Amino acid sequence: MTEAGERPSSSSGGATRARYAYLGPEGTFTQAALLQVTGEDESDLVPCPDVVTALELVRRGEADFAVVPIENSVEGGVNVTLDTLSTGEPLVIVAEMLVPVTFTLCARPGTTLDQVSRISTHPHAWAQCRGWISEHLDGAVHVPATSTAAAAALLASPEPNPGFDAALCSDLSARKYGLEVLASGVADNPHAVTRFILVAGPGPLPEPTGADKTTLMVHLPDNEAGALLNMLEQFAARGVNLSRIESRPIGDSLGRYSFSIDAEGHVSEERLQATLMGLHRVCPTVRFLGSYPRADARRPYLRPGTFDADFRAARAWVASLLEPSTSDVAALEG
Ligand SMILES: O=C(O)C(=O)Cc1ccccc1
Repeated sequence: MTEAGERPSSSSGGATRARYAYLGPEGTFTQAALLQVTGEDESDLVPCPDVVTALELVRRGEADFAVVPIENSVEGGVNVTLDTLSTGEPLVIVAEMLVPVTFTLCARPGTTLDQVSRISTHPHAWAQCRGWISEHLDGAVHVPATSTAAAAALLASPEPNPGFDAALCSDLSARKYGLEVLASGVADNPHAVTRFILVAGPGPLPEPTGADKTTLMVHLPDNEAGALLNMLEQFAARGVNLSRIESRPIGDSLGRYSFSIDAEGHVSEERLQATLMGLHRVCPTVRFLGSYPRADARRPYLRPGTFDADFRAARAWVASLLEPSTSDVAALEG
């Protein structure tokens, strides 16, 4: 681990090892994302049955990090991740990882394609294969699983009636669980990418790289015309571009929504700080969910007047107005 490795890690058998909870079991796309973080390093990998369990292990201090999916290029946000981060004890995102995702349709050895009418997989995987299914297995029904690998593992288990005939999972899972491949490279969009996040408890933030994202969750004031516009103006006025914005129901009554937002930039940068102060003034709730390097390392375009130096110069000018020197009349003009 790099930056995030400066956070607490577990001790096991004398060696210091970080504990990573992830959406399991072994063979999930989430595990592939996790391996981008740990590489060959010695770490304790803790497969969890669902996203909430993985995040709660970090909240309880039983894991140092969790890796969970947050966004898919086809299906959009992963609601359970957005909602679990938005409420409860604070957690922060310290890294993001991108994994290209295509699927393998696999079954118990001896099964043929025409015997498949019930397919188990994660709902996001099903959504990414709907077109392929209707073309090749029209009428096949979806049996939801907590993950692609969970479907594969159940199919490979001695369970006489798993309740489905085939699983859509990673190629790795199909091989790992000894299933027969009926079709590979299954995906309606061959360029689909899923974004995963590395989540930790409150602690030091990753250093800014110049190509960072900041994730926030905000509530708008109730019954206020233009409240959404007012919130968005906080970003626009400081030249902060958004790479994702989604509304999620708050849950306590109809018509109340929170906004989950990824903004380009790091909280250590002036334009992000000014934006956060603006949000704090106009929104009843603002939850900071982390500043971390972009996986694609793409630097934002900064329009003139929104560089750190511009904010500092502006602040110095205002300060000078409070203590004007009689010989410096020009300072009054900015
Ligand atoms: O189920 C998995 O393997 C996951 O990691 C979650 C997921 C499901 C579908 C697409 C990307 C990630």
